Amino acid sequence: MMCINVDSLPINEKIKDILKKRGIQKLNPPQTEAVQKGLLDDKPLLIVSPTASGKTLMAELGMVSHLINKGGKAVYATPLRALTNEKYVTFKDWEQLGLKVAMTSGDYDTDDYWLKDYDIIVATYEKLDSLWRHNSPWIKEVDYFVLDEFHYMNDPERGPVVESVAVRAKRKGTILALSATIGNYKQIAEWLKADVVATNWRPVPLKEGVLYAGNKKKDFVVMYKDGTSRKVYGECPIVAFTLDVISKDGQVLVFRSSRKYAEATAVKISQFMNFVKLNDKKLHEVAESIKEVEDGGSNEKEALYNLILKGVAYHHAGLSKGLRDIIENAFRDRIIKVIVATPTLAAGVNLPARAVVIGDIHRFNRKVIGFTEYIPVMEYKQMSGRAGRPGFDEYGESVVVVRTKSEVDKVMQRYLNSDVEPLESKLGSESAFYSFILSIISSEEDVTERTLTEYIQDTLLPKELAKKYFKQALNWLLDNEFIAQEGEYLTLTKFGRRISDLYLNTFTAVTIKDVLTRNGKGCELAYFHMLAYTPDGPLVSITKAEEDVLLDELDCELFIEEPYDEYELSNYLSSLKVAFIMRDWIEEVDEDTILGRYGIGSGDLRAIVDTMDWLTYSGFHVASVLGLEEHKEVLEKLHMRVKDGVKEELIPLVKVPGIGRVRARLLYSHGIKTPEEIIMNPEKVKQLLGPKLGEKIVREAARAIT
Ligand SMILES: Nc1ncnc2c1ncn2[C@@H]1O[C@H](COP(=O)(O)OP(=O)(O)OP(=O)(O)O)[C@@H](O)[C@H]1O
Ligand SMILES: [Mg+2]
Repeated sequence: MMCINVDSLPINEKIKDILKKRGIQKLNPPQTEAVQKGLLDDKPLLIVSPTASGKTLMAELGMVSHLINKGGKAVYATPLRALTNEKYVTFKDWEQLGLKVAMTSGDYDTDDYWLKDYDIIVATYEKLDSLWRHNSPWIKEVDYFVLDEFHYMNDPERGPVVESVAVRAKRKGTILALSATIGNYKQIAEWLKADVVATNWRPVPLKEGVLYAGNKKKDFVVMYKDGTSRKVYGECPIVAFTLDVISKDGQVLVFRSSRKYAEATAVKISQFMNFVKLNDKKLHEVAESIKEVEDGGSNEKEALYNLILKGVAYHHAGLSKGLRDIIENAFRDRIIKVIVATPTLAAGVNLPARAVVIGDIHRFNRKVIGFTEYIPVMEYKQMSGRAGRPGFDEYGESVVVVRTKSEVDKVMQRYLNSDVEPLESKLGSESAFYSFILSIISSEEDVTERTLTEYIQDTLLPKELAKKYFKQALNWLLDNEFIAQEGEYLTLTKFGRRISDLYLNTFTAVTIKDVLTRNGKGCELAYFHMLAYTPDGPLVSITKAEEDVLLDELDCELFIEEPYDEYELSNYLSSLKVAFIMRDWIEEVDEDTILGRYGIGSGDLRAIVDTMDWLTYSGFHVASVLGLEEHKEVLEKLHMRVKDGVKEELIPLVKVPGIGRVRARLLYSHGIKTPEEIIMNPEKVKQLLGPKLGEKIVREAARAIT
């Protein structure tokens, strides 16, 4: 295909300069096709092209031409916060055109009024949904929507909001949907009323293979899709293949289905890295920086320190962001040679390598404990697609590890020679469907039953299922006082408006309302347990041993009785574990003790605290909108303590930015108990926190009290 030179594009010269500064002289085939299909003329498009095939640049060209030619605003929606940050940094370039770029995430209970002056806004799908619900004046100006990683529509948890955003975005402006893996892209393009660019073109060709044990003890065979094969030698298949690639100056991403497996495989590989040429000086620097990370646990840092000295690291959501950033950057800088990760990495961060090893094609099913299932083809393609770094490797190589030769053909057939699954609606669950209805009533004007029916017909839900659900949903929302009927119009009640603004799942809201109205004041554990046990509550894994012990440790009455159902009971107990973690956290138990006591990672603790920060805040607002004063007070205090994990007396101090639970306790134990006292004792503060930090804290304290 003839590729268009950047110079001959019908775009503003400044845009061309920015592209050239990035080293982009001409468009690649999918980008060329997208331009030919109207990318620069505001045409709605669905792009289905492999990893690293330049979809982000298409989005930038689409957004920038729209803004220059038509004004308005553009939102770039991504499914993960990690991706939001990465895209935001890329889009900063366009400020040279006078466009203003912002990113927003997290806090849902705001209409982000400050965004009214921005032109390009990077946000998660949830955040965009929440902004529509807040009817902020500026959101109506948004008329260009990039829907990135659109295959997330198939994700059971995140899928509903992706679909719900797509249904509304295509009515409000031009959409540009991007993905590497959509099976039924013709049907999806029709549904989105968009033209489609579907291609397998990749900047770096990919060789897909299967890795299995040869006929001698230490030799292993890589069998490729095209029937060719090659041998590797070593301790086990993963070590043999990984060392082979590294010895040719490549880097390797190894995917394992669980954190434990990932950590174990990283240790195993590290034992064979001795005779690989490594940049020891740089590795030492990276290992030292791991030690300095504030939000990491000491066991994690210890383990990673030793691995990184050998050029190896593991990576999963249990690690804090600080640790993950260092590992990702050291890999991008080609200092670390191997990362052993769980599949979450494949979905998120842009981290290519010469070779990818897929260690497991089974994974544990989240719902039925102990039950394993095959990973979807889509997940296989997302992982294998990471192989081949543009600009470094002339080809990428991905291998699936199987035990025996007999499995080779099955894996070839199921993964290497198969298309990805079709995208299907995930709105068919009650909580997703009810939330969808609520978000329409919250964000659109003059909503009648007919309006709602039109929106529902416009989803990918099978029509008859949608009709069945619709009646039931309306009655449920009316009975539970989320909405009211005024003539033919459906409006939010005060309670419904609050729930919608808080972005709470409707069943979370009903649980909080029922429990708080039925009970008098309870103990802290009871509130934490109630919140954790809702659909929005944080999930934490729990062992059989823990399940038996947890209930014995219970020293106060919970609001919710133990359920009979086996599966429900394990959820109930996992929420009780979250409650214990939270109580330790606000009692100022030190972080390492918490990580050790509950067997969680620093990233897990961060995620639990962030979610419980939002849920205690939401619980406080539900209690106040229901006029439950007693519960309101308890939840307000809990909320103030959760963010930083402090006892009540430290609440005034942690209000000062830069003062967390450790520094607050240090100041307090030296008699400095409020921001005012910080300002009155600057010397003592500098002595306690060090001159530079002390100076900053005194300034922040002065700002905090004005
Ligand atoms: N025409 C081009 N010429 C050279 N390099 C390009 C071109 N277009 C994009 N790139 C570079 O190639 C890389 C592709 O990254 P990009 O994020 O666009 O991939 P993607 O298609 O979004 O992949 P994923 O499916 O992982 O999201 C980027 O570093 C980008 O700068
Ligand atoms: Mg992308």
